[in-house]
Amino acid sequence: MTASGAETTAVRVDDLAVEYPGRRLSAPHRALHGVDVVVGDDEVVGIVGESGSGKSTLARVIAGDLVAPKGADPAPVIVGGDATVLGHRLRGIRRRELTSLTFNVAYLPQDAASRLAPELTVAEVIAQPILERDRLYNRKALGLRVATMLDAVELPLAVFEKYPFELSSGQRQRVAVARSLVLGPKLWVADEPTAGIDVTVRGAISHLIARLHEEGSFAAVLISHDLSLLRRSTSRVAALHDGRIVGLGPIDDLLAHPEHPFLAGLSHANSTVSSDAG
Ligand SMILES: Nc1ncnc2c1ncn2[C@@H]1O[C@H](COP(=O)(O)OP(=O)(O)OP(=O)(O)O)[C@@H](O)[C@H]1O
Repeated sequence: MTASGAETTAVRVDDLAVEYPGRRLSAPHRALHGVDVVVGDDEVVGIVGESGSGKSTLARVIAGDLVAPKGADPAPVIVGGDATVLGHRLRGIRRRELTSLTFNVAYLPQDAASRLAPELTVAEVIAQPILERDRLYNRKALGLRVATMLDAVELPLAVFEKYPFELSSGQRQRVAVARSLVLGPKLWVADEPTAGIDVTVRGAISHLIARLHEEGSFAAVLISHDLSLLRRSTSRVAALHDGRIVGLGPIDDLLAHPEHPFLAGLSHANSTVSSDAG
């Protein structure tokens, strides 16, 4: 990062507090308290934390997922500090500006694999974000782009014409990853990208991240429990506990010198797995 910081920063989260509004009987719920994180415009930062620690909330905010569809659970609301993503300040952002931001930000929500449109083939699912923006997109170029994305997530071309229900859950997750990256985003926010993916093909995700880095400026925020993905793909990891950052640094430094009981537990679990494997 330069001294001024701004032009090389994909994400700047500054003293961020986030709340879910209350509904009839429930009071508002504060999910994040005074969170600070910076992601350089060519950096991949991981997020770890126990269930309920606020990981998905932070991912939703950074991805600009701030408007809930009708009937859905409420969207997170920034009530303190701010998050600046690709130069857009998110606190109080207007819908139109949010739309232009989300053009360059790809978001892979936790349940993306189970939300693939059941009536579309795999090829149509992956092409959907392109066709939503440009109905007349050149079909040959589209086919090539879809094939490239399938190859990138190590799925055979034979799945092109299959429907999501015909795939395993790990294959569906890889389709969801391919779909989320098809527009070539500047920032990828991925909530458990290797969830359900067989250990033998999980490496595909870190290879893909490495390739996107080589192709140009690419930043990512990866929520993951997958220590091998965090080791291979992230330069730093933020650990969340109860909506607060309790550790920030390279994953192996956090595990070697855990400064919070959550990290000590993770470090212990990791050493147990490593010695079992050895
Ligand atoms: N739409 C919502 N409305 C109200 N509260 C919510 C909503 N979504 C999440 N929460 C609450 O906010 C807190 C943080 O949730 P969040 O999903 O961000 O945690 P998480 O670390 O991602 O958990 P997990 O690993 O289980 O996905 C939790 O107490 C959760 O119950």
